[in-house]
Amino acid sequence: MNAEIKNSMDAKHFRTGYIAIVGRPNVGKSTLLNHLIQQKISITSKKAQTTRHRIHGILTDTQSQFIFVDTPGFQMRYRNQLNQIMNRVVTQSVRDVDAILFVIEARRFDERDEQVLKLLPTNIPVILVINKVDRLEKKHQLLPFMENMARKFGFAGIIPISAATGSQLPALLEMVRPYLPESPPLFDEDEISDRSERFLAAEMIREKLFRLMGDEIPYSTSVVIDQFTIEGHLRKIFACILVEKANQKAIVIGKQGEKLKLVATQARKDMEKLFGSKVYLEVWVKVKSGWADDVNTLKNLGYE
Ligand SMILES: Nc1nc2c(ncn2[C@@H]2O[C@H](COP(=O)(O)OP(=O)(O)OP(=O)(O)O)[C@@H](O)[C@H]2O)c(=O)[nH]1
Repeated sequence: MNAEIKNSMDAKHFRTGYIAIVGRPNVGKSTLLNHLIQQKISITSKKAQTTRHRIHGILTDTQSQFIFVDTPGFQMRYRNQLNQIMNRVVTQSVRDVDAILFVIEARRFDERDEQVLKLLPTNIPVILVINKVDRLEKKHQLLPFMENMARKFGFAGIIPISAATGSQLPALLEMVRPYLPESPPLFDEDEISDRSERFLAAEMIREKLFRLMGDEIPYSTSVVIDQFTIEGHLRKIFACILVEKANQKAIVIGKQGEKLKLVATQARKDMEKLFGSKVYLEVWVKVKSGWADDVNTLKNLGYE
């Protein structure tokens, strides 16, 4: 921890708290978290619903430590056991936080946003984050939209931002800061995530599946890390992609193994950047029929 932060940590008024980022799929929650903590931790993709786990991103400055909880979007499309568990994670993650960032898209508030809004507690400050304002052609349309939103809920604050460009993010942090309780930091400054490297490695592979596969495939896959060892500056990782059907296995592997090779190579490069070391990665594909409906398998995979 650097001296400046250490000094102000000793000061009385340091603040530390948990902040949940909620919102329907695709509003930009992961992009926001990544930009705030300046490091690729949460995964982003053009496809909706790529975030399945709670991920903590941590930002420490001279006065405060912001511990972010990224939550999965609400699943509307595939109503199986997995989706119910994901929705429970959302509800749980907003319960124990000091502030909530409710993310929506500029000038777009649909029934899915409404559904998320209904689940928000009234005893925790909720800041309405209107994202993607960089896309707005007519900026003057923003004000009536904000006024309209203010009538829907007792927001602690409303702020238009662009998670992609980073516009207004410092102002957003200033809006959140007063809601964090006075407390010394809970994590070391260098700790950008409380998730294990093992988990992050699986997320990197999952992100590549979302990026490189056709529409339906990623929703029926899961990634398990069979083995993760650190030998000096080398991380050796053996991972397994679980699919539901044999034909999906063939799609994931691709012609002469090309698709899988691409997934593995890109994931390995991301891991090397994130872990700051060389990575040896082997990825296998296995058929595990009906995994998305099997509660025991889900528990084994780490979904509570
Ligand atoms: N133009 C623009 N695009 C953005 C902005 N923020 C996010 N996006 C894009 O919106 C898409 C979804 O972003 P994500 O961060 O993956 O969204 P999410 O809310 O985490 O999505 P789920 O994981 O599905 O819940 C991506 O293609 C982003 O690049 C923004 O400020 N401006």
